[in-house]
Amino acid sequence: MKTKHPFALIGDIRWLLVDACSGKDMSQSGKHANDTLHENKRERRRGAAGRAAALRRAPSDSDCSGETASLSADSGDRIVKPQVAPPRSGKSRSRRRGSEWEVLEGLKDGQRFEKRPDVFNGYLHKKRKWPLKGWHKRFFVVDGGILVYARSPADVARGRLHGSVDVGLSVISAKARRRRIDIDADEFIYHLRAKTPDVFRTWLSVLKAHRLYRQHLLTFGARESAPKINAPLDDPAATDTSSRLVSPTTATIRGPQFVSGTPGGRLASWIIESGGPLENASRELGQAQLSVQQLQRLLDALEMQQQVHHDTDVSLDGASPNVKKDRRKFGLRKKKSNSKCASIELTASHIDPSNSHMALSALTAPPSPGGGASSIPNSAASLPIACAAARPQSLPGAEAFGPTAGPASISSLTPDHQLREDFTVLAKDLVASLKTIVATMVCERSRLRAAMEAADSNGSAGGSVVSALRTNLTSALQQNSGAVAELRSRLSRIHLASDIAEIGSVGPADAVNRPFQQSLSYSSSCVSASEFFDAEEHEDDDLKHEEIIAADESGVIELDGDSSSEAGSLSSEEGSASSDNSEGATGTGEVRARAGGWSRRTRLPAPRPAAAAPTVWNLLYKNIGKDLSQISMPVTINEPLNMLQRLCEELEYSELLDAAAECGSPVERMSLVAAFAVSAYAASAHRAASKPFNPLLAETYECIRDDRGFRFIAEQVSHHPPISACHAESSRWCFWQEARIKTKFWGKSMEFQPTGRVHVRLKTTGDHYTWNKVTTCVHNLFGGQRWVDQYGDMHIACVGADITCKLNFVKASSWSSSRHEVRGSVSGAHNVRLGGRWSEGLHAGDPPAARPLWRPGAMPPDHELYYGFTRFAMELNELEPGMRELLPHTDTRLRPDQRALEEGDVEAAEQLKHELEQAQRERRRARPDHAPAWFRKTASGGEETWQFAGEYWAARDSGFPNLSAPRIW
Ligand SMILES: CC(C)CCC[C@@H](C)[C@H]1CC[C@H]2[C@@H]3CC=C4C[C@@H](O)CC[C@]4(C)[C@H]3CC[C@]12C
Repeated sequence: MKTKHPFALIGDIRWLLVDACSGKDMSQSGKHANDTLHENKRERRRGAAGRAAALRRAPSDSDCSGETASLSADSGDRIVKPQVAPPRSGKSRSRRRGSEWEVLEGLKDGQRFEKRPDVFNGYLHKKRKWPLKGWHKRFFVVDGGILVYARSPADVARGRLHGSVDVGLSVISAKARRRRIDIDADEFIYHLRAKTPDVFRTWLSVLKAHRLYRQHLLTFGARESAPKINAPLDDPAATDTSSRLVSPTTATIRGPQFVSGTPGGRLASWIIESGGPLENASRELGQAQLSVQQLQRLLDALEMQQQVHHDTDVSLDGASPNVKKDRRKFGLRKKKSNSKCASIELTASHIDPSNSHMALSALTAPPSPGGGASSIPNSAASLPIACAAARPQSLPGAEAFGPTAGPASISSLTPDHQLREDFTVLAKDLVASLKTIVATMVCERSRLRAAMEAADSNGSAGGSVVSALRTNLTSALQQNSGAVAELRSRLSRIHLASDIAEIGSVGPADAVNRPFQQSLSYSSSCVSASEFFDAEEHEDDDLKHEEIIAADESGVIELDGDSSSEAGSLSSEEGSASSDNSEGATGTGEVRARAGGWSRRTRLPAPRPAAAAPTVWNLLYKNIGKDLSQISMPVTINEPLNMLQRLCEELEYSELLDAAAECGSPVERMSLVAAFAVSAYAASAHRAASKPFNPLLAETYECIRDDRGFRFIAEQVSHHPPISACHAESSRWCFWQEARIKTKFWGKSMEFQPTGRVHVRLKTTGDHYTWNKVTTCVHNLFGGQRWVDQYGDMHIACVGADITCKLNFVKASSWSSSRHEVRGSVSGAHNVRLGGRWSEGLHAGDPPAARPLWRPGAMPPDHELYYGFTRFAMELNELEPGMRELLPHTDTRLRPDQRALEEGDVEAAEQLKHELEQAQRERRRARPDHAPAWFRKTASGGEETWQFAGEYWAARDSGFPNLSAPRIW
């Protein structure tokens, strides 16, 4: 089998995605697309040659051979002149459509890079963390393939690092013309810019060398210890905890090496495919273990707080000797902090080592070599303690928490109820992550079983290999389930020990019954790391440097939303919407019996196919050597819904609009509209694994929900760029929007930015609300477990009225408790604060007086196996009895490939999808000008929008007599 080195594939993946996602759909748009593609390929060959040449003159042989070559953006005279050819900066179209981004190549198959490049450092400008604009001058040091940065060399020396990244595992792209280097480390994307072309070239060559060296280390596992990530440079405590946690990326990389030495077959492919999920599961387990420890410590903190309360009532002198002893034992003292809250410090040396061992290692352990341990913003970060755990390397002023620094500051203590909330959040996260692990194991078990059966029935000579594998797997599964059981039992012990009544069992059933308030972490006392970063960067003293570089330097690939590419794994993604979508539950997901005894389905006809979602890696392995444009992307990365239906899905919580329409107070109305706007994002929490079908041009989708009192119609009005327009109405309101989605691909993550505004008009009051959409980002595209984040500012206006609402969807960081958080306020006659999480609910006002506005329904049982769909999502593609005759032939429900996928017939789905897309291409050639049937383009205020022409429903009543829309299937 011809293989290609995995690192070399990273560049290809970029290619693949750019091509595949560019909306050109390769063959889809005929000649133009083909031309671009060929140009791309030519460009790529040239680029590769250039890069190879550059590599031959790697910087380790160059002038930068001193102990530490130094570089300053300010003083040109200290610049070390590299002998490296500048990266191509031709004007031709390149892989990043129209720009000149060069993606650094990885280690090729068989290639080695043993010589450790010199440590290198210097200043670069780093784009400020979202949402702030501008650039900061930062001091970077790359050593052994790990790049770290801080504000100044002194800060680096003191270990006050702002961040670090494994350049071997990142996708690095560079643009010479702008002196830009972007490093996509999955969790973070660093946008860097060099002051001069020389500085740029030097850094690029240095990074290339360090990257290859690091990849060499990862591949050939050099004896020398892997560099630590996220650890202060001079941190003497070389904890080995990290080696236990395997990064998913590392795991992925192992795949092809194994395969190249093994005959193919399903078993081998299982081994490749399961690498990511299993490693992820084991990483999650490690994380879960930390969470359990943190729960324990939180519980301790709670207990201590009770004692503090006690002490305030009873003077210390009068306190029982035990209390005094305990307080001494914990080195407990009240301390004033900058924050509003008092803080309690625990002195590490006073903590009972048997209890604190894990937690302390949590405080000191760096994440896994691949940054894996931190690649998912995890529950572990929900707590003050967790923040402390993450701070040592990441936050200014955190050095005191360092492993050798003595006092491990545990938490800035917060009011009791906040600790309880934190406990609940963490416990819930823990349960969610355990469930994910179990789901992964279950899924992998069945896939392995299938693979083994196939191997057995082949009666292949590999019998002994198979049985060895079987034994290994069984023991791995046992170990893992043992660990899960252990974690569960520890968790339940913690629950028993805690007297936090409202937490109770954290199973889904309880989650349903849990009062709204408790499902939210209103105002964790823990300032999240992201807040911290932002605050810190705000006060930065080199503000004057900030705007030195134009702010529009995003350097992204702008793609149409027609991404029809890469694949996913089966693993369900993190996210914790609790609720009542589950069977038998009441409320939004209730089974609504219809006239005639028909009731809506509560389950899809078939679970997601087991062969679902080979990763892009695997896809590439199977197609190595082939022209990438020939690879057809499997339908298994799709979910059996399309974008039109996803727009309808945003009406899942339409009762919020009903309530707004009935509400007398403008501020309250705005709050309810805000809750509705946020609720549109809830579904995404469980849906990172697959993408919706791209609607064909002229495809329509209607949804009449008498039970919910609305009817909805959507149409695909443009194909290039893809635009879906929709309109819904009830007796109380109208809702309309169009989805035109800009996609930006960063290497390991993909951002989706819908443009255009959403509109709601309340018929009762005449209020017309409009708002923008925030960005959705799918992280970890190639790891086992993708996850979704949504961030940005949303402004809701009420046309002609003096009331607005601003909401900020907080960007997740693995160290913050602000995952999925939404904060904002309504400003009108009076102001109301809003807060919550897009996956958990929104509340108005400040706790404890906060009022719930919305909470998502519970996920149905086994939702992981059914694409992460809610009940409402499952119902969207259901063909009600008698409906077929009433629908126009363009309705999505009649689309055969999507239906086949829904029914689990992957082969048919694949074949049909291919045919439909082919037919669409032909139609496009024959009739390039297509006029949508139900929506008209209008220009309002210089902006083109698509307005519903209003004829659909009348036409439907008369059986669509004059439907001119083409037959699209
Ligand atoms: C399979 C892998 C590679 C990619 C998966 C991409 C999925 C998760 C992406 C592709 C397009 C995205 C959608 C684009 C637009 C919107 C509209 C917005 O109002 C809510 C989010 C929503 C609905 C996004 C959810 C996430 C989404 C469905």
